[in-house]
Amino acid sequence: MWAKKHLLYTEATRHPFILSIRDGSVDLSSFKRWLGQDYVFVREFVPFVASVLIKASKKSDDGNDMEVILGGLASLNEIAWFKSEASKWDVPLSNTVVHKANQNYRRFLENLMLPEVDYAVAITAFWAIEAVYQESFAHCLEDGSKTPSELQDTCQRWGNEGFGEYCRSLQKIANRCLEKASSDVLTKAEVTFLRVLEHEVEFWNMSHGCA
Ligand SMILES: Cc1ncc(CNC=O)c(N)n1
Repeated sequence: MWAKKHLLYTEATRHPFILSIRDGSVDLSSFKRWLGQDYVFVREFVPFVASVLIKASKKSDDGNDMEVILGGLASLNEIAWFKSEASKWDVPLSNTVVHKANQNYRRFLENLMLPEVDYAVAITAFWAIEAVYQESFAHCLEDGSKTPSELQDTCQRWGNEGFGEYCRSLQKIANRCLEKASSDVLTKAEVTFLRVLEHEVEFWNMSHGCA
């Protein structure tokens, strides 16, 4: 299980699309395709985060959780960022055809929003979703990367130090919840974590346009 997790995590955070941004060889049509699809994804991600906030308000025994999650919601003011980024790249957002992988990921999020899903499971998924983007885009900003200057804004959005700090806060919350979780919930959280990684890999794969 650990080996599988490790492999999938690397696949999700070092995807060929990300590596192509990092080495500057990125195909701009792939980038635009990703941008349009991610906008659609984020519109569904906002209600998911709101559902995690509701779970935190009911279940959490630590007053700090709500602040961290609210911070995440506030940064999802991304909707506006997507709109300006899309106009910069001439990507029409209004009539984006929602790709299959995106639909599957959004359906997965919808299921995680159900009230019967444990807070520990939902917060683990939330952390994993954010961490994949943070690790991926931070990789494009490391010393020695040749990320094209016009893509720096995007990489900064998720790769910046503040976002990294926020992901570590989410991880702490998730770890605290999992330490107290029953073995049943723990298993569900593990499975959910792996599903997130699989969905993220499929999501990056979409950028090729042939999947
Ligand atoms: C597919 C996917 N996964 C994670 C993120 C990062 N979270 C919010 O922006 C994202 N934008 N898109």
